[in-house]
Amino acid sequence: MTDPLVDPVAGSDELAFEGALRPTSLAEFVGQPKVRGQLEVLLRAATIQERTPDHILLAGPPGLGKTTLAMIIGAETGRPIRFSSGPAIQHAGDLAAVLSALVPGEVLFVDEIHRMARSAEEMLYLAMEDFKIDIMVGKGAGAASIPLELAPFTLVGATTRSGMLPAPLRDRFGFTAHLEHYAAADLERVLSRSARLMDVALEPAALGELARRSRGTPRIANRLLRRVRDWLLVHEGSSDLDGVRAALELYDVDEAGLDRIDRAVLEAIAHRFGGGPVGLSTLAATVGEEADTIEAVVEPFLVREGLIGRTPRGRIATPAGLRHAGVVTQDATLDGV
Ligand SMILES: Nc1ncnc2c1ncn2[C@@H]1O[C@H](COP(=O)(O)OP(=O)(O)OP(=O)(O)O)[C@@H](O)[C@H]1O
Repeated sequence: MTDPLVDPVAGSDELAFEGALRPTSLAEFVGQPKVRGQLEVLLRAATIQERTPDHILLAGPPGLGKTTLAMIIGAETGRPIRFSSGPAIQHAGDLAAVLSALVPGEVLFVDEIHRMARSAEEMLYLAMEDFKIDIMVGKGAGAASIPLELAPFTLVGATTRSGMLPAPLRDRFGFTAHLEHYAAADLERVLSRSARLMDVALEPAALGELARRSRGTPRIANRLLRRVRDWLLVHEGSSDLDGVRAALELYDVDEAGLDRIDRAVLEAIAHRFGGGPVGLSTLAATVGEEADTIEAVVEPFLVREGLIGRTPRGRIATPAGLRHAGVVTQDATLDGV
């Protein structure tokens, strides 16, 4: 498992805490200006015409605010919201139960929608398009399909893997919001808001340092903030910037936001494999991690930071990656770094 401190996926004990920090309106939602602007128009137009907003797909890596935005969509349009998730919908019947219970205008949030069963997906196509479904009763020759009218609803699907959604499902969303990792300045605003809500006073330099090390992800920023709050409580009277640095050092998060596993991967490529290329399974065996974890969590971050690259022959360390791993490269010598 990856280090829970920089895992963009929420731990089960974290959800209640996260709830308290969630922005409840588009105006309060920090960053993602493009998506905010797009949603604002879409929701306002639906309100003006007094109709249910189009179905919306929220796509992007974990921890960037998909659940938060779904709740905001409900709040901004004054509609109730019902929560479900792809893994909970394993049969068409599971979906029929959810859909038939919807009240008119309700927002149905389906998290991890790419993990829904195929049989349910087909039922969802008709539900999204015509607000009706066909329920099959009986088996074999006696089987019959009974049409059922549904209340008009807005489906808000969230996915970290939009490429895994079948095209017919993707096409039935009126709008897809692509969430991007946050710039450090936006994360600083997220942190400043969270610090205020948690009653932790942090100076701007400390907020900036935390933002820089939070991997562009509000969930990680809020989690690191909690660790810093603890550190400051225990070490009463310390400066906040020292607190940020000491707490993150204690929890193994380095200057660039890399944790123990990120560094192990980078160092294996740089030192054990001479900068690469090296295949994913060899890399996983070398650092003693699941290949899936490396591919889903570690690699995207290291690639985004320009520390490693993917080539058809395997993963390589970039000059910046080699430098971070302490390998002196020729261009590092030339730059005098
Ligand atoms: N733009 C934002 N402004 C302020 N806080 C945010 C923002 N986006 C996310 N957060 C905070 O980050 C945490 C994680 O957000 P959220 O649960 O919405 O992410 P998610 O994309 O749905 O993640 P997952 O895909 O793992 O469910 C929440 O505590 C939320 O308050």
